[in-house]
Amino acid sequence: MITILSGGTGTPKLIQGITKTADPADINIIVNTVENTYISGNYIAPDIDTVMYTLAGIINENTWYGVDKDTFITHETLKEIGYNEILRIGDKDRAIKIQKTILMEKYPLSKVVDIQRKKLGVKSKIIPMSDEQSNIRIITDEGELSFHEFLVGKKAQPEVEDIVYVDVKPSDDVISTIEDSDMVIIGPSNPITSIGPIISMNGVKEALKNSYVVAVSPIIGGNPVSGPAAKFMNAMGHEVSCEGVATIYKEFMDKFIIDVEDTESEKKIEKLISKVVITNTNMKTINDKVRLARIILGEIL
Ligand SMILES: C[C@H](OP(=O)(O)OP(=O)(O)OC[C@H]1O[C@@H](n2cnc3c(=O)[nH]c(N)nc32)[C@H](O)[C@@H]1O)C(=O)O
Ligand SMILES: O=c1nc2n(C[C@H](O)[C@H](O)[C@H](O)CO)c3cc(O)ccc3cc-2c(=O)[nH]1
Ligand SMILES: [Mg+2]
Repeated sequence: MITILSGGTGTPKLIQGITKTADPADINIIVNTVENTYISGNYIAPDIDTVMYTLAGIINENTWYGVDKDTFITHETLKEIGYNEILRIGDKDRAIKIQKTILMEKYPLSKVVDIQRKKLGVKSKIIPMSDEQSNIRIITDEGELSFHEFLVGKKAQPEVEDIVYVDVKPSDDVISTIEDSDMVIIGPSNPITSIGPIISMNGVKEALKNSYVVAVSPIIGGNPVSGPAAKFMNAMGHEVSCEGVATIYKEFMDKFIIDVEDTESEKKIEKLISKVVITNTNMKTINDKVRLARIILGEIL
């Protein structure tokens, strides 16, 4: 059994490679929920929907959110009548979010996601990190912002001073799934706002210490491949490098996969954790993704 810790964008790319290498039914994905919020009356779970659509083969690979080839009639009509949704939500995407909102009146998020992933034919189990609502706040020189106000509203421009999120209880299956796994993969997602909230929950680091953990650096050559991870790592006092990522994960990571661009970091990182693997981690094509997945899973498949 393989368990993957995931945010949006980076890890879903790797998941595309992993599900072509291992049996999707043997894979569990624990997904970040701190960006979850309500927009236009619907419950939005961005990273969960990105993972679910990726596994269902319907993800928009240009944006890494929403359903491929979706229309935006409702979003555009709302704008025309004077209501600007902060996120550009497609019509098919909205239907899935509407159903999630309705089901959440009866069930916890974990059960709702399980119902939806089965409806989409997804064989892997998608586990929200928590069934409790935790909102992340980005403290900036322009005041306190939600994740989406910062990322989308302000295009990640403000200076980031701190990042705060309320600690939440892990959802029922998180700890046991990690402990029962042959390998836990920490995917190349934002170490602060995607992976950070998952590993900071009560009991997760202990469970990871008792598991075999392989992480992939989301930072290549001192920069994230995409998104605001650099500003967040700086704000939290971490060097923006694969070494900086290694210090965040070192207490439970058994193997660290870094990019060929960071070969000179190998010796320093080996002082922090036992095993470093150097390979191309910049996933542009499906072959890149399958190749990286094979390197990670090779020892257990
Ligand atoms: C908006 C989003 O960024 P953010 O919310 O900060 O982070 P996510 O966890 O959602 O994912 C972005 C994260 O993933 C890394 N990434 C992306 N593509 C690759 C890749 O091909 N290889 C690799 N090693 N890491 C990758 C990226 O550096 C970010 O840290 C967003 O960017 O869409
Ligand atoms: O940067 C954006 N992210 C959008 N996201 C992604 C998400 O809010 C963040 O980018 C996350 O960091 C992705 O991990 C969406 C996610 C959804 O589930 C549905 C719609 C959107 C729309 C946007 C958007 O317009 N801009
Ligand atoms: Mg994200």
